[in-house]
Amino acid sequence: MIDSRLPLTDIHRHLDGNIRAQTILELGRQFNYPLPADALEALRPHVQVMKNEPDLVSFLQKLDLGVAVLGSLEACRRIAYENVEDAANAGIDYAELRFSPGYMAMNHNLPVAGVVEAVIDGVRAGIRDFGTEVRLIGIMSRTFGEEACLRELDGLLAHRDGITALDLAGDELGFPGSLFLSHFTRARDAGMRITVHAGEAAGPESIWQAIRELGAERIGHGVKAVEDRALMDFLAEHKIGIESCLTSNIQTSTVASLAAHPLATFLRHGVLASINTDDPAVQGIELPHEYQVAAPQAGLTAAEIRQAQENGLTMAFISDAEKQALRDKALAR
Ligand SMILES: O=c1[nH]cnc2c1ncn2[C@@H]1O[C@H](CO)[C@@H](O)[C@H]1O
Ligand SMILES: [Zn+2]
Repeated sequence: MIDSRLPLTDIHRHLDGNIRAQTILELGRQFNYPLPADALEALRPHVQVMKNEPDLVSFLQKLDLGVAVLGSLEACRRIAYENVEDAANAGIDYAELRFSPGYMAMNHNLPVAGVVEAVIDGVRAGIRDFGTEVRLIGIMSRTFGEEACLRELDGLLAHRDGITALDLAGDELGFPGSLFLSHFTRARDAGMRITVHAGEAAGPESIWQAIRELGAERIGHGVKAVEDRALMDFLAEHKIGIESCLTSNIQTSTVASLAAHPLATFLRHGVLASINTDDPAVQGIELPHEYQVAAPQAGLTAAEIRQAQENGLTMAFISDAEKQALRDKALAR
């Protein structure tokens, strides 16, 4: 169901939500971090969703151990590098990897700008070794409030050249987008592209806010848009892309079942929506599963799955020439 003649993209993929369990184990030993288990299979339920979580915040706790073991900048570099290898192994031609440098820095008091630099460096080495094309999206973790997000933004702007876009993620209900107006103004003034997690835990008003007040060009998840006809029309008309993450939305109990997922409705309404993973290691899935298993269960036809694959490239934060180069590469294989 993946069209190999088209580039395969994953434009919503958290680098710090995709730390290998084996690596967590090794880093835990290296930095003497007390993990709840010292063997891979025993550790897994602590770092991977085993059954659907009751809400977004419970789901997000599954990411905490992965970043807790990041005891040095070299560890950050390592997980960034491994993320590119994972993307290549999943058959991804182009990935936008997103990460929250403050969240990664938090447990061991690492310098936030240093984390940004280490991630850029690790990804660069990964691109060289594995061939997948990658851009980076900086995340501000709203869960820790406005001040912490300001420090993340400062760290990201210190390495502006290596960061393509800015995102806001974490606890959407507890920390609405209206708290972050000045952050996004600064990012836009610096020429960053903007995508925002919205309409996942909160309703359509959160999506409107992200577009109108934060300048979002794309929306992460956006599932609640189906509740607002005017918003659906607006998304289609203004080509605001929806980064859908099917399995993630089930595991966070945002959507009751794949059959009830709005992705097919988005596509039939002419909304630019694509298929992505979110936090693959935490979820225990990879992109081919989303295309081959989740998307059909969400009611997408083969043609709609192909359209979603096209949309991923259309939505990518790269130039038309770079998109064409990816197309040519896919056609030549
Ligand atoms: O599905 C999601 N929705 C909202 N926030 C998320 C999701 N997955 C991860 N993060 C958040 O992104 C940052 C790490 O990249 C963390 O703030 C984590 O909580
Ligand atoms: Zn996400």
